[in-house]
Amino acid sequence: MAFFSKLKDRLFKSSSKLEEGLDAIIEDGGEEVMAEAPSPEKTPSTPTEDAPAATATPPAPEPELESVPEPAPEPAAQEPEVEVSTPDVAEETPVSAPEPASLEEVAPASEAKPGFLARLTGRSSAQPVVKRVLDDDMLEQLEELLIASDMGVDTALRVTANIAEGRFGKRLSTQEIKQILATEIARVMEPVAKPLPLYPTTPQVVLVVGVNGSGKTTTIGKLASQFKSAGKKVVIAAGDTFRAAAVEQLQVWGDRAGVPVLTAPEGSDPASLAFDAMTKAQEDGADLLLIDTAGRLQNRADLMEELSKIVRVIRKKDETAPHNTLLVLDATTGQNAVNQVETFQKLADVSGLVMTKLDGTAKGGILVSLADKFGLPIHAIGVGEQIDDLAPFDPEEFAAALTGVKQD
Ligand SMILES: Nc1nc2c(ncn2[C@@H]2O[C@H](COP(=O)(O)OP(=O)(O)OP(=O)(O)O)[C@@H](O)[C@H]2O)c(=O)[nH]1
Repeated sequence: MAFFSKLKDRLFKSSSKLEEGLDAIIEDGGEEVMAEAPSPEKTPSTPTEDAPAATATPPAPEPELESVPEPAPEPAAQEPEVEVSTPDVAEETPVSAPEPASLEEVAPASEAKPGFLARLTGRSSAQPVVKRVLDDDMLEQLEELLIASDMGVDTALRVTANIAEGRFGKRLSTQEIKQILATEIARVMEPVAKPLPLYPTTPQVVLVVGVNGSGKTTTIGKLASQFKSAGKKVVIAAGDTFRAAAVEQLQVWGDRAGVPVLTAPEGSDPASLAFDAMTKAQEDGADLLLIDTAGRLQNRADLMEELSKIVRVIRKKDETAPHNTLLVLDATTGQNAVNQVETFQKLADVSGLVMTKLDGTAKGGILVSLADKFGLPIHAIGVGEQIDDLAPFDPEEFAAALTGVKQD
């Protein structure tokens, strides 16, 4: 998948931090052993851990639809959209956590003695590989590294405990520890990787919340554009009426995506704008209404009142709305994102997360921490400022990119 290389490039800071840390841990206390150059590591690890890579090569490009959050196709008339509604998604998603390819299969093979031919000819194809015994010291260093990568203490402890299980006392190379870590991370994240569910109800109302600067406006613009390209009719409400700049920015995104943006004078009541937007979306037969909101956390009581007023008002038009409340989080804030989730869960009925700015941050581990701690669906991740820099969250790609596992 083309997105993997982009993600990997852009997660460079996170992966290089983890990668360098893992290299240092193995070097520290490891010793060189001879390993046959080409063969063993590839073969046994292929079935599970190289799986995404396998799919990466053969199929033709299909990037556009990749980045669209599960658009309902449109074969027949009205009904087919139901197939992406939450319950179905939820039932289909219980992806059984991938059984980690046991390291035991990998380790002994890569320590193979020189082959018969090599011994006969005196030419060895073996290459030295540094390996280190997985002991308490190494586990402690791993914990520290994961905590430093913003994975949070609890998650770091859990992940290292899983790594140790069945492997304690075994000798591991950097490649092996990276693969094991990637598998463990993907396992934590698998249950929360869910695209934004689409419901048969129209307009589907998506309330977008988050602190100022987290990337709400940009995310709304990207979502609007992607849904529009998938044939959906979208309306945007610029509900942060306190910031003229936010409204202008949303208008730019709306123009770019060809989606109408409803605005109101600066300082006016966001709930009244939301009501008007709901009316327009219903009149226009829109599929989706995306509502931007203010993100001022300085006065939580005000913000809470503002958000609940928006909800009260749109429920006059549709008592099941909002159908999704997306919390947009900025990855560069690291562990602070944990507090933001806790706060916004009190302010609004958060139904899913979008993590932005995963490009260029060394704090990518925060997403693992959030998945482990809250179990809220992660619908999408942002890896840049362009319209197509929002992609559905893929745990295996993310884990591989984060740990620096080579996928070819
Ligand atoms: N590198 C990068 N920048 C992003 C991403 N998402 C958003 N941004 C940038 O982050 C900045 C803030 O994004 P906004 O979308 O304005 O954030 P907001 O939450 O709407 O902020 P307010 O309008 O202040 O409430 C902008 O400069 C965006 O271009 C991303 O995934 N990667």
